[in-house]
Amino acid sequence: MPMASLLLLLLLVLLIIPLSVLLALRLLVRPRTINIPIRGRHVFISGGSSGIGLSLAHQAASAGASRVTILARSVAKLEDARDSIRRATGADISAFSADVRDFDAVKKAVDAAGPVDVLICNHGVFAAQDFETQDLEVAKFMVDVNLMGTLNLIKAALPTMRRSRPQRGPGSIAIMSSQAGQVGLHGLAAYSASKFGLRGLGEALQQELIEYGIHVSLIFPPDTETPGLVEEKKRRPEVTSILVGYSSAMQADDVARKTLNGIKSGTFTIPCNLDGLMLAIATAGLSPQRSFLIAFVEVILAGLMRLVGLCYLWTWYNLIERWHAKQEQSQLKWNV
Ligand SMILES: NC(=O)C1=CN([C@@H]2O[C@H](COP(=O)(O)OP(=O)(O)OC[C@H]3O[C@@H](n4cnc5c(N)ncnc54)[C@H](OP(=O)(O)O)[C@@H]3O)[C@@H](O)[C@H]2O)C=CC1
Ligand SMILES: CCCCCCCCCCCCCCCC(=O)[C@@H](N)CO
Repeated sequence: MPMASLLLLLLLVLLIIPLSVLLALRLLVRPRTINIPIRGRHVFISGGSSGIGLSLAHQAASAGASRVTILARSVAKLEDARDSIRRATGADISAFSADVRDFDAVKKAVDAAGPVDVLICNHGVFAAQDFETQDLEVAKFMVDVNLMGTLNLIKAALPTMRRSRPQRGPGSIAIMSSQAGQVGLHGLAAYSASKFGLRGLGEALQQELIEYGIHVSLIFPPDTETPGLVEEKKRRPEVTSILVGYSSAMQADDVARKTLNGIKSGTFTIPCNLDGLMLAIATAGLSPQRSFLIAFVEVILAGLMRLVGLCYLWTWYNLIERWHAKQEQSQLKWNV
C-alpha cells in the first residue's frame, strides 16, 4: 500500500477513534447537564460568617439571590458578616446562630429560614497534627463538625427542598470538601477522614435526589487564605505545610467564584486550581460527570494522571523520609 494511503488510513483511525469515543460519551454521561440559577433563589450558606463562606454570601448576594441565609455559631461574627454584605451589596441577609453538631438547633434555623434552593454546606474546622500525637477529642471534633454537621444540615433542609420541587426549579446541595478529601497527607489524617466521607455522602445523595431535581456538588479547594487557615498554620507541622504546598494556594473569593460557577452548571466534582483538576482526574472513580467533554479528558488522561500521581507519591515519601532523618539529627544534637 502506497505511503500516502497508509498515512491517510492512519489519520482516519487517529480521528475516528477519538471522535467515536466522544460521540459515545455524548450519549453515555449521566446525569445530563443542567442550569441552576443563583438569581432570584434562596441560597443558604453554613459557615457564612468567615473565609470562603463569607465570600460565597457576598457573591450570592451580588448575583441577585432573592435571599441569602448564613449560619454559624458566633453571633458577633454573623452580625459583622451581615453588615459587610449589606454595605457591599445592599442586600439584607438572614443570619442564624447554631452549632451544626446540634441537629435540633440546625433544624430550627433551617425551618425559620424558609425553603432553600441552593444549600452550601461550607462550615468546617481543621487542625493539622500527626494522628498519634493529636488529641482524640480534636479528631472527634473535626469529624463531628465536618462530617456529622453536614449530615445534620442536609437532613434538616432536605424535606422542604424536596417538597418544594419542581415548582421552585432545580435545587442544589453543595458540600465543601478539600483536596485533603481526595488525597490523605501526613498530619491531616483525621481531617481527611472527615472530608473523604463527604464524597460517599455526595455520590449516594445524587442518586437518591436526581429524580427530585436536586443536584449535588462537591468542592475541593487547596489551601485558601482565610482566618481558619491563619489559625491552622500557627500549629501545622512543617512537613504538612510542605506537602500541602504542592497545590497552589488560593484566595477565598476565587474559591467562592469557582464554587458558584460549578453549582450553576450542576457540576458534581468542582476542582479549584490546575493541581485540583489533575487530582480530580486521578481520583474520578465513579463520581458523576455531566460534561461529555470533561468525561473525554478523564478517559484519555486517566492513565497519565495515575503515573503523575505515582511521581508525586515518590517525591512525597522521599521527602517524608528526609524530614524524619532531619528530625532525628536535630533531636540527637539537642540530646548531646
Ligand atoms: N482554608 C483552607 O485552607 C481550606 C478550607 N476548606 C474548607 O472550607 C470550609 C471553610 O473554611 P474556611 O473558610 O477556611 O474557615 P473559617 O474558619 O474561616 O470559617 C469557618 C466557618 O464555619 C463556621 N463554623 C465552624 N464550626 C462550626 C460549627 N460547629 N457550627 C456552625 N458553624 C461552624 C465558622 O463560624 P463559627 O466559628 O462562628 O461557628 C465560620 O463561619 C471548611 O469546610 C474547610 O474545611 C477546604 C480546603 C482548604
Ligand atoms: C495526580 C496529580 C496530583 C496533583 C496535585 C497533588 C497536590 C495535592 C496537595 C493536596 C493539598 C491539600 C490541601 C488541603 C487544604 C486544607 O484543607 C487545609 N487548609 C486544612 O488543613
